[in-house]
Amino acid sequence: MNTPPPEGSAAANGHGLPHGNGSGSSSYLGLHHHDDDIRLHSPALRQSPPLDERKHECPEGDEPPLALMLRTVDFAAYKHRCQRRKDLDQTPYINHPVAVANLLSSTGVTDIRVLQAAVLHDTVEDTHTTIEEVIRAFGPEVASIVEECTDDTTLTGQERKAEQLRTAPLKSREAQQVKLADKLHNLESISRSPPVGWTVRRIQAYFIWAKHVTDICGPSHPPLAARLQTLYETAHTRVNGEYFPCHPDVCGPLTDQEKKRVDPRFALCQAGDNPCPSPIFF
Ligand SMILES: Nc1nc2c(ncn2[C@@H]2O[C@H](COP(=O)(O)OP(=O)(O)O)[C@@H](OP(=O)(O)OP(=O)(O)O)[C@H]2O)c(=O)[nH]1
Repeated sequence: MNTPPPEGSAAANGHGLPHGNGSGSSSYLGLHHHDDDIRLHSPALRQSPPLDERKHECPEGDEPPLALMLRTVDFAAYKHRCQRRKDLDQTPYINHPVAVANLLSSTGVTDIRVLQAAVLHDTVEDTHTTIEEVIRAFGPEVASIVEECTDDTTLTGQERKAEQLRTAPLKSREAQQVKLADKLHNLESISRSPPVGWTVRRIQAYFIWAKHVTDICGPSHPPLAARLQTLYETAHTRVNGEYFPCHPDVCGPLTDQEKKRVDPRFALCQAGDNPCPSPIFF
């Protein structure tokens, strides 16, 4: 089994260097900005615990829902603190789980355990967080949903994709809801600002696979299933100045509205130009 990188490090997102998932990706843009990034390249240091480990325990007595939610966000923000998304802006990783929770909440999900699990859904897969830690901090129900949303990182990327398809119908309604929102946010961000280095073919392969997964999970939360269907039927991406349908089989023709939806910085670029404003870490 691979040893995960330091908690919160850029590559600890499971899509960088060390998980051996066969994705072939390397460090972000070949740049190393953080202490944690530098630590990654030393196997000994890779195994050392974070220097400023915090304890996240459940407080005594009743905790108001708002306080519980903020504590959950704080926990996830700490765990993902040094990670970045794979887009050109290297968006802070925590933006993704927060957006996933917001997609659920804004489409009518009120079960706080689902919203907490959405915020926490990548902590075990992509950082040193353990399920036991999530149980201690947030209880077994939230931890169980998080566990259902956690891929086995000892598998290759392709195996993980096959496993997600196989297990999607077996998951609880709550975990399926988180999956729907997770995929919706990934797909929206891929179409607007694809991960660095992704080709049109890779974007389309991701859309085709994600549709299989979300078609299975759709009945768990119809409002998000409808949003996903619209995305599959309309989403385009712009690569090297040209628009391409993200889902090659179900996508309709490119519309002016869709052109505007794609990141306007990219839409204004000519082939080969860098977007403006420049990505912050470029
Ligand atoms: N769209 C997008 N995805 C990003 C970005 N940064 C990191 N990711 C993560 O990359 C994964 C999608 O790429 P894959 O091709 O599936 O992953 P891989 O690089 O590990 O093979 C998602 O992982 P996941 O959450 O485990 O989801 P999934 O692949 O299981 O759906 C997603 O969260 C980004 O900027 N945009």
